[in-house]
Amino acid sequence: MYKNFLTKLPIRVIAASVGGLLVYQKVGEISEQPLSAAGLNYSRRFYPASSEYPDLTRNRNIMARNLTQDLYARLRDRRTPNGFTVDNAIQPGVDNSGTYAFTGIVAGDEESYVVFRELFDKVILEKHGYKPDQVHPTDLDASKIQNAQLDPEYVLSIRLRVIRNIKGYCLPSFCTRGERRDIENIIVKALYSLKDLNGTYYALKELSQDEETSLANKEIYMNRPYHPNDLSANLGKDWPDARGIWLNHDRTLAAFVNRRDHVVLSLMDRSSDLGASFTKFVDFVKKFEDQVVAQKWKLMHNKHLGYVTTDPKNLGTTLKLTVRVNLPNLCHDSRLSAILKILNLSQSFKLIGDNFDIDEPVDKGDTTHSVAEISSKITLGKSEVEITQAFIQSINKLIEVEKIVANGGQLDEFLYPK
Ligand SMILES: Nc1ncnc2c1ncn2[C@@H]1O[C@H](COP(=O)(O)OP(=O)(O)OP(=O)(O)O)[C@@H](O)[C@H]1O
Repeated sequence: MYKNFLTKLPIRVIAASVGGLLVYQKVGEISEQPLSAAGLNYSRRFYPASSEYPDLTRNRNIMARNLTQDLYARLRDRRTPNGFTVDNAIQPGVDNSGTYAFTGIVAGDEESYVVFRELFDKVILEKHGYKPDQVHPTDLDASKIQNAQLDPEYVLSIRLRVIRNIKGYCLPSFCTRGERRDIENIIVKALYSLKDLNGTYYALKELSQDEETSLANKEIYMNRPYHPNDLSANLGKDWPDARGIWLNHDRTLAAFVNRRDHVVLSLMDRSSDLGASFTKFVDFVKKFEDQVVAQKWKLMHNKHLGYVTTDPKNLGTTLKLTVRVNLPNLCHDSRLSAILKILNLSQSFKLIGDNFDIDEPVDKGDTTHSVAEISSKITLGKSEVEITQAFIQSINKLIEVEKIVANGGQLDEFLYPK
């Protein structure tokens, strides 16, 4: 009825903020105005929130466990200045049940975390144990990290990565083609300014078959998003336009442009010296940031959330530390997930050559893998230095546990402390 009433008006005023503009459309005319420039379907407005509330009864992810019909009703008609809605934000967790650890929500721009704060705060609290009034510390002083030489008999390689997004642009889940191309230009210009790193940028759409194979063989390829969570977050839009990989001369440093975030910076070292890797990586990140700022751009960062990211799981430091570690016994031990939980390491580990997820039991009979890829879990509420120091302790403890199991020892005390 409400809809009929509106369509009888000679001029329908679509007063919602579409990029802050008022858009007018004469009834009966097909307007050339960008009525849904923000990708909004205005029919939605004629239905009450109860009719639009998603069916989340079978969804296990964090967003689904925290969204209520009342909360949805409060947030539904809000938009960020760019036009991002709560429906855009929750789509990954509506379409996909996901694991208990899956956030199920994405930000379309920096303002999403403010406009939909009520929901994001709940997800952040559950994912990170981080409260709405907390302040996130930043500390990249590598000299503070102690005992960073890991056991080379066990630790085969190290990967560090952080995420950076450029203030003022939408995030990849919501940006336009033009924005995405601008972002690529800013990032590539910043990377080419780092002359001593002597890097090369490979735009995905220009890669030859040989280059593609060579990168893929070295596990530094950026795959087209295929995971349903990523597709529901619109991360595959326009692929491979304005996406690419930058690599320094020895391919230890990399930048992945416009995948889930504007840029992922990474270091991969066949080394067990986490101190040296951290120092080299921080130097790279700082120099990159300086070059972005030199172009008069800022990074998305604030005191509460630290560095702002598309998926709230990466907020804060955005730092993920990963080691490939030789665990010939634990790799085939069904207690590995529980051990990683106790050590505050990510329970989603990878056995080289195969993927194992938190929900999948380790196949005890499979003896083909002896190396596991183990990552840090925390990104928010602790500084880079604190997270790295805790990771060192956890990996050392993990190696101790591996030795105990190798010698036929018992883990009862470790698994069930009194
Ligand atoms: N220490 C390591 N040594 C060698 N390769 C590694 C190491 N850590 C990770 N990798 C490889 O690097 C690639 C990227 O790792 P990963 O999937 O964890 O990326 P990511 O950017 O952190 O992704 P996400 O944001 O989903 O966690 C994978 O192919 C992974 O196997």
